[in-house]
Amino acid sequence: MLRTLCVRPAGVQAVLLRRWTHNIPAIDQPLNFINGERVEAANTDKTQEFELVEPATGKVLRKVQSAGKGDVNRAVAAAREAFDVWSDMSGMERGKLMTKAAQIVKENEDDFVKAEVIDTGKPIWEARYDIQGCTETIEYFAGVAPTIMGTHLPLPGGSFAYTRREPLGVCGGIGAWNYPYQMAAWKSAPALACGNTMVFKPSQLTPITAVMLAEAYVQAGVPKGVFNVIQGEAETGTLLNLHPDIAKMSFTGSVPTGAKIMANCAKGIKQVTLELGGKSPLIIFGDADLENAAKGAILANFMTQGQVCSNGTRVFVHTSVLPQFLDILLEKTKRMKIGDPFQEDTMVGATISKAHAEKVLGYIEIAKNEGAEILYGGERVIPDDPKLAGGYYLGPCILVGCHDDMTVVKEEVFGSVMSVLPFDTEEEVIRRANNTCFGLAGGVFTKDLSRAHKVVSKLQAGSIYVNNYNVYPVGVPFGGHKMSGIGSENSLESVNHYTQVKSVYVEANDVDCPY
Ligand SMILES: NC(=O)C1=CN([C@@H]2O[C@H](COP(=O)(O)OP(=O)(O)OC[C@H]3O[C@@H](n4cnc5c(N)ncnc54)[C@H](O)[C@@H]3O)[C@@H](O)[C@H]2O)C=CC1
Ligand SMILES: NCCCC(=O)O
Repeated sequence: MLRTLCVRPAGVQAVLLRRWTHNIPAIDQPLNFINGERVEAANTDKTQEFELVEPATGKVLRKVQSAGKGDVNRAVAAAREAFDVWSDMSGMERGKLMTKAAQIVKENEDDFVKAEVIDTGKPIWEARYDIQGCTETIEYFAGVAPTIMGTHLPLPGGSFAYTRREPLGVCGGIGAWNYPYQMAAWKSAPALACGNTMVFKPSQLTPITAVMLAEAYVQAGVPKGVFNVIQGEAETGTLLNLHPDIAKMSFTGSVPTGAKIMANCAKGIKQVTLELGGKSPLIIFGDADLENAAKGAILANFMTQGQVCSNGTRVFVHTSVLPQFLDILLEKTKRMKIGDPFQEDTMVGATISKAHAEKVLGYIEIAKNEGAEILYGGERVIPDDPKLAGGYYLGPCILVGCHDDMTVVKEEVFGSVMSVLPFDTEEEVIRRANNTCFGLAGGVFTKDLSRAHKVVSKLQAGSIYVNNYNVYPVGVPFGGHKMSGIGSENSLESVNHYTQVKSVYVEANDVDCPY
C-alpha cells in the first residue's frame, strides 16, 4: 500500500537515524537553518534552551538552542534578500525546483519517517502516510506555480486594465507539534510557489523534519534564504510575529495563541492565516452503514493519539442504532495495538508529552465526575518493553452517558477521548452540533445523500465529511469557521492567501479631464 524509498543522492545530508539511541545525526546537528545552512543560535544563553524529549521513551534526546532576536533578524534578512531573486524567477522555474525538492524528500523518505516518529511518537505507518501526502503538497504547488496569473479587463475606447497577482514578501510560519512535517510543507509549498520566501518556526516539541525539508529545498537548488527554520518557544514566535519585515503570518496551533498572533499582526497591518482548534461533531444517522461509521469514528478520534485538530470528538449517534454501533466500535477499538510506534502493526503510539498525557487523563477524570461512563480505555498503558516505560501511552477512550454540557463535550481535549451522544431528530442534532464556538470540521454518515447535503448546508464548519472522516486531499481547501480560524490551507484557495492583487489601468486616449 505505502512505498518506502531510501536512496540518498550524493550531497544530501545523510541522516542515518537509529532507534532509541542519542546518536542521531539529524537530531544532533544544529537545528536552526538560516540562509542555506544549519547554524547554532548566535545570541543564546542557557536560559534560552529547551529540551527535546522523545515521546516513545520519555528520554531527553538533546537540548536545543532557541533563536533569539539576532537569529530571528538574520533569518528574516536572509529571506528578504532571497525574495528579490526568488520572486523574479518564472513560476515554471520555481515549480521545477520545488518538484526536485519533493523528489529528494521521496528518495530520503525513510529518514523523514523515522525522524517524524522520534519527534511525535505516532505510529510509523501514520508518519509514512503524512510524509508521502505532504510531499504531494509540494508537487501540487510546484504545478500551481506557473499558473498563477492576473486578469485583463477591456475598457471603453481601447483602454484596458489588468491585474497582477504578486507575492507578499517574507512570510512567517509557526506550527504545532501533531503534524510537524505537514505544517512545514502546507505552509512553505504555497508560499514559495507564489514567489514568497519564508521563515518557519516548528513547535519546540517537534523541531526536526522542518529542518530536513529546508535541506531538501537547498539541495534541489532553491536559493539559500528562501526557506529558513528557526527553533524556539513562544518568545521566538513572538519575535518572528512582530518583525517589521514579515508581511504575513500563517499559524497553526491553539486559539489563545492564534488570538495573540492576530493581535500582533494587527499592529503591523499584516495578513494572517489561522488554523486553530476544534470540537467537531460526527453525526451517525439510523440508516448509516454502521461498519463504515465505526471506522469513521475511529479515524475521527484515535489517529495520532487523538491529537488532531479536525477530530470529530462529539459522536452523535441516532438512538435507533446506538447499541449496534457501540458493539462494532468497541470490537474495533479493542483490536488497536498500543505501544512501540516503530512497529508496523501499532495503532496507538505515545502521547506527545507527560504534561499533555496528564491533561488528557485529567479530562477523563472530570468526565467521570460529571457522570460519564467509560465504555473502554482511558488509562495509562505501560508497554512490556522496558525501553518504552518512560513513554506516555494512553488507551483510546470511549465515553458513553455523555451530555452536551459536560466539560469533555465542550472543550477541546486534543487526545484519544471520544464522547458518544445519542440523538433523536435531524433538527435536534444540527442544533446541538452547532452549539460550540469552534467550526473546524464535521461529519455525516447516512445512505440518504439528500439528507446528507441538507445537513452539510446547515453545519457551521470549514470541512465536512460525508461517509468518511479526516482525509485531506491537497486540492481541497482546509480551514476553520468561527473560532477555528481564518483563511484556508491547501488548494488554489491558498494562492489568494499568499498573494496580493495589483490593478493596473492603461489609458489608450487623451486624458479626459476639465483641467
Ligand atoms: N486547525 C489546525 O490545522 C490545527 C490546529 N491545532 C491546534 O493546536 C493546538 C495544539 O498545538 P500546540 O502546539 O499545543 O499549540 P500552541 O498554540 O501552544 O503552540 C503552537 C505554536 O505556537 C508557538 N507559540 C506559542 N505561543 C506563542 C506566541 N505567543 N507567539 C508566537 N508563537 C507562539 C509554539 O511555540 C508552537 O510553535 C490545539 O488547540 C489544536 O487544535 C493543531 C494542529 C492543526
Ligand atoms: N492541519 C490539518 C490537519 C490535521 C491537523 O494538523 O491536526
